Amino acid sequence: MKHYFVSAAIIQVKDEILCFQRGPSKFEYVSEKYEFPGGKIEEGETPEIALVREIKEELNVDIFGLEFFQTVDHQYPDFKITMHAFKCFVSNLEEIQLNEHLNFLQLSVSQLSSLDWAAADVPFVEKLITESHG
Ligand SMILES: Nc1nc2c([nH]c(=O)n2[C@@H]2O[C@H](COP(=O)(O)OP(=O)(O)OP(=O)(O)O)[C@@H](O)[C@H]2O)c(=O)[nH]1
Repeated sequence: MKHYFVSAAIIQVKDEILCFQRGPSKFEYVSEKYEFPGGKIEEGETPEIALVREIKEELNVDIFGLEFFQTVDHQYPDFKITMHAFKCFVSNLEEIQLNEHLNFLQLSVSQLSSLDWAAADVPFVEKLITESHG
């Protein structure tokens, strides 16, 4: 079974979070689900370097202020992922272009559970909600 190592960006805008909807996939359990943007870490890259590269490719913007948030291991029916999430900020919100995603929303933490998230992302959403109660 394939094992992907992935970095994902929890982009903060004031007190809100950017949530991105994936495009269609052959795997229905990730198809058109919400996620934190990012992608696979390539050989020789740190998770942070991979994330800056992926966000530039996917959204056409630079991220900064990366702060490690959490690592999740998740087993899907056809592959496994280890995903490192980082909180960060975006240089210029107005310049976001959706090169791969269908849609994005800027939501408060309390609104996050209204979306249909990829299963691997649920622990991130839960931790964000727990932290916001603290
Ligand atoms: N980027 C990202 N991928 C996620 C998340 N949650 C999640 O289950 N995944 C899964 O992790 C896998 C790798 O992500 P990806 O497809 O974005 O990576 P990539 O851009 O490098 O892919 P590529 O091979 O098409 O270039 C996908 O199967 C995706 O469904 C998430 O929050 N962000």
